[in-house]
Amino acid sequence: MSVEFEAHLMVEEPDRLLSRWVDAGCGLVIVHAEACRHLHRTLAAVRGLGARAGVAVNPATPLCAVEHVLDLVDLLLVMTVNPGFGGQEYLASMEPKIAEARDLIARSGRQIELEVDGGIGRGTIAGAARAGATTFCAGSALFRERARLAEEVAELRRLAAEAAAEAARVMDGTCREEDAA
Ligand SMILES: O=C(CO)[C@@H](O)[C@H](O)COP(=O)(O)O
Repeated sequence: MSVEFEAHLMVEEPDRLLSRWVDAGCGLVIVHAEACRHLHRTLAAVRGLGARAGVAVNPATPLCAVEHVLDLVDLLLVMTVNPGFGGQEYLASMEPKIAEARDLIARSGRQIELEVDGGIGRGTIAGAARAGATTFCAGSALFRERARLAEEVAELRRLAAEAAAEAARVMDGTCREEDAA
């Protein structure tokens, strides 16, 4: 089995660091829309280094900040906390934005993963998955008890898959929204 390493660069002007992370073996490098002077150039630089490019948006950043660079994006990350540190509370108020990101991706017709990061755990992953997230970054929920890491990963995957299936049933009309949650 091979696992892709992803680097999420929560830094200002990440351009000077890109090659270091790609050389270190990261197949996907994520930069922040707010932190790049020329986001288009930075995403092109990531791809030029041979990696996949991701872009993250902080809670206060609207999706219009990335809609004109989607042709250079392999992954869109909607932050569900403000960057800074682990253990913060999941912002459920971001779920409409996750759904909006899902629509934006569908309208683009491109293969773009939709990730969420911040406060993801047993109590929150279903809401993010139902809104349309397909990739989940979890810190505290997984590392609180390292001995149970595999079990927790399996449970989070199960909850996300169940919520996504429910959302799909609502979409195709075989389940009512009020019965799904
Ligand atoms: O780096 C950040 C936020 O600054 C996130 O990646 C968190 O570290 C994720 O941790 P939890 O919110 O899951 O504890």
